[in-house]
Amino acid sequence: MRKIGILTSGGDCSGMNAAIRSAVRSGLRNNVEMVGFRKGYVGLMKPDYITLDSKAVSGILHRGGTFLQSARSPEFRTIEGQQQALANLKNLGVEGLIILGGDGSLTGALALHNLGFPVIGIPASIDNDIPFTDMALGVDTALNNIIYAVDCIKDTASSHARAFVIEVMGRNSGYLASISAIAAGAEYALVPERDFDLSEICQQLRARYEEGRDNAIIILAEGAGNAHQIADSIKDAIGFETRVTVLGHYQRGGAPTVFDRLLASRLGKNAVDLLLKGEKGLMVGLSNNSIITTSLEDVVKGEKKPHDEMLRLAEVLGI
Ligand SMILES: Nc1ncnc2c1ncn2[C@@H]1O[C@H](COP(=O)(O)OP(=O)(O)O)[C@@H](O)[C@H]1O
Ligand SMILES: O=P(O)(O)OC[C@H]1O[C@](O)(COP(=O)(O)O)[C@@H](O)[C@@H]1O
Ligand SMILES: [Mg+2]
Repeated sequence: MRKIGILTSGGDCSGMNAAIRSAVRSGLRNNVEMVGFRKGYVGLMKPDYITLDSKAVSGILHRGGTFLQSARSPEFRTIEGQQQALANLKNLGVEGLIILGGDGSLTGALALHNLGFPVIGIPASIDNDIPFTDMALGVDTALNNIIYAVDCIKDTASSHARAFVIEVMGRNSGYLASISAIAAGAEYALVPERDFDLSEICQQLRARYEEGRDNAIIILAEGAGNAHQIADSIKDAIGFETRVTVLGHYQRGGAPTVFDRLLASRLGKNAVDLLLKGEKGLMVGLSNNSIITTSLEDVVKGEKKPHDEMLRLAEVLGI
C-alpha cells in the first residue's frame, strides 16, 4: 500500500490528535505516503486534504480536539455522497483509509467498506457507546473533566446546603453519568438505561436531609431527562434549594489523559499495520488491555451494554 488517508468525524474528542500522529509516523516508517482529509467526510467528498509528513504531526500529542477538524455530514449518508468520496480516493491514489469517530462515523466507514474500499475504524467518542471496545478514545479524558467539575461543585453545594443536578453528555448512553457518579461519590446517577422514580428520589433526599445531610449531587445523563425540570421537581417536592449545571462541551476538550494518549498511540499504529497486512473492514479496539479487531459489520450491528459489575457497584454504593 503506497498511500493511506486518515480523517476524524463526528463529535471530536481528546486523543484524536495522538492517534493521527501515531498512524502517520507508523505509515511513514513503512514508506507509505499519508494524507489527512479535513472535516471528516466533508473533506473526503470535496476533496479537501493535506499531505501529512512527520513534522505536520509534531506538537499535537498533548492537544485536545483534532487538528484535521471534524464535522457531521448529512450528505455522506447518501449513496451519491459515498460514491463521490470513493471517486476522490481513487483519483488521489489513496489505497486505504483510517476513520476515527463514533458509532455514526463507523457506520459511514462500513458503507465505504461495502463499496469495496479498504477501511479501518478507530473508536473515538466520549459517549463510549461503541461495542467491542472497553473504552473509546476521549472517554477517559471526558471523565476526568467531569470529575474535576463535580469536585468543585461539591464544595459549593456543601457550603450552601444545595442539591445540584449536573448534566453530562452521552447522547443515548448513560456511561459518562454512571461512571462519573461512582468516581465522584454522587448521590444519584440518572441514566437512560435505568428507569427512575423522581418522587422516590425526593423522599430519599428528604430522609437524608432529616439525618443532617443537607446537600446532594445528582448526575443526569443528557438522554435521561431535562435537568431544569428535575431540579424544579426536587425543589417543589421537598423545598431543597437546587441548582443546575450543564457541563456541555467543556467535557469534550482539554489535554488527553495518559490513558487516552497511550490508547490513541496503540490504535493508530495498529490501524496502519492492519491495512499494510491487507486487512480491511475492521475496527481496532481495547479488550482486557489488549488491542483487538472486530468487523465493522459486527460493530454497527452490536450494542454496547452497561458493565454488570459497574451497575452492581453503583447499587452497593447507593447510587
Ligand atoms: N448510516 C450512515 N451511513 C453513512 N454515513 C453515516 C451514517 N451515520 C452517520 N454517518 C456519517 O458519520 C457522521 C458522524 O456521525 P455522528 O453520529 O454524528 O457522530 P459519531 O460518529 O461521533 O457518532 C455523520 O455526519 C455522517 O456523515
Ligand atoms: O457537538 P454537538 O454537535 O453539539 O453534539 C453533541 C453530542 O456530541 C457528543 O458530545 C458526542 O457524540 P458523538 O461522538 O456521537 O458525536 C454527545 O455526547 C452529544 O450529545
Ligand atoms: Mg455517536
